[in-house]
Amino acid sequence: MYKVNEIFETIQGEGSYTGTPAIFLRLQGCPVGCSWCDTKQTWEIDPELQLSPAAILEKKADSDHWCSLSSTQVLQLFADKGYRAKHVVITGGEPCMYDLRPLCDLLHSVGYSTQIETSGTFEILAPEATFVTVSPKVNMKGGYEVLRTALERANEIKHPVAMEKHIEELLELLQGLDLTNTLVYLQPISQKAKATQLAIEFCKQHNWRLSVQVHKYLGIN
Ligand SMILES: C[S@@+](CC[C@H](N)C(=O)[O-])C[C@H]1O[C@@H](n2cnc3c(N)ncnc32)[C@H](O)[C@@H]1O
Ligand SMILES: Nc1nc2[nH]cc(C(=O)O)c2c(=O)[nH]1
Ligand code: SF4
Ligand SMILES: [Mg+2]
Repeated sequence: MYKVNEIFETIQGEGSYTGTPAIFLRLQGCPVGCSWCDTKQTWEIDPELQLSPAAILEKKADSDHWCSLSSTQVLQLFADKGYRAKHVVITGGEPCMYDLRPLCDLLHSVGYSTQIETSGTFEILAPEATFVTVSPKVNMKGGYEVLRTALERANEIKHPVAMEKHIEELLELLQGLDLTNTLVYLQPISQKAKATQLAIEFCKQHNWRLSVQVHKYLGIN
């Protein structure tokens, strides 16, 4: 069973799938505690805030309510909503707190592609066909024990930046990694002008890509 904070259909606004229609499945729970996190409502799993599967689809605003769903129920809810997107982004919270293999296998078997957004603090339990985005955080709670393996598995590394020390940290993390098949993105934190300038400058310097959170500029989910 997966604890789900929200399900919605939108356009992927980050990384190399930017612009792709996608169904977002936001899972509940994250112990990492980034001060600038834009989904703090997913951090705690409060048993008193459990909703029914039907209620989760009716959510209109961000809240820390969640519901418990099996892989089959997730698929059923996609059908109930009549979603047309064929790409599913599993995010959170920290989705790798969960074993994502049964869910991704089921989604693949009916023709969806899948993508995970993860901090790299938990072992990634997902099929090979799942596109993995790893977004490491400076001094993240939960530590770097499994991060190296996560970075090696990553299809893209999307590093949130606001200060020069974030770039230095990324350079350290990338040392010794074979990046032949890995895309590296800098993502300015919270659309800050200074962070964006910094990201542009260092993307040019290192031949990395820029990921701005397009959905925030558009004012959509
Ligand atoms: C909300 S997190 C959830 C998935 C996972 N916990 C993670 O951190 O990758 C999804 C993505 O949003 C990014 N993010 C979160 N808050 C942000 C902010 N204020 N500005 C820019 N990116 C942010 C994260 O770095 C991550 O790439
Ligand atoms: N449109 C849109 N794209 C996104 N890409 C990653 C997101 C996330 O919260 O993980 C996100 C999100 O919340 N909305
Ligand atoms: S790891 Fe992801 S969900 Fe958790 S606090 Fe950091 S940005 Fe937010
Ligand atoms: Mg988001």
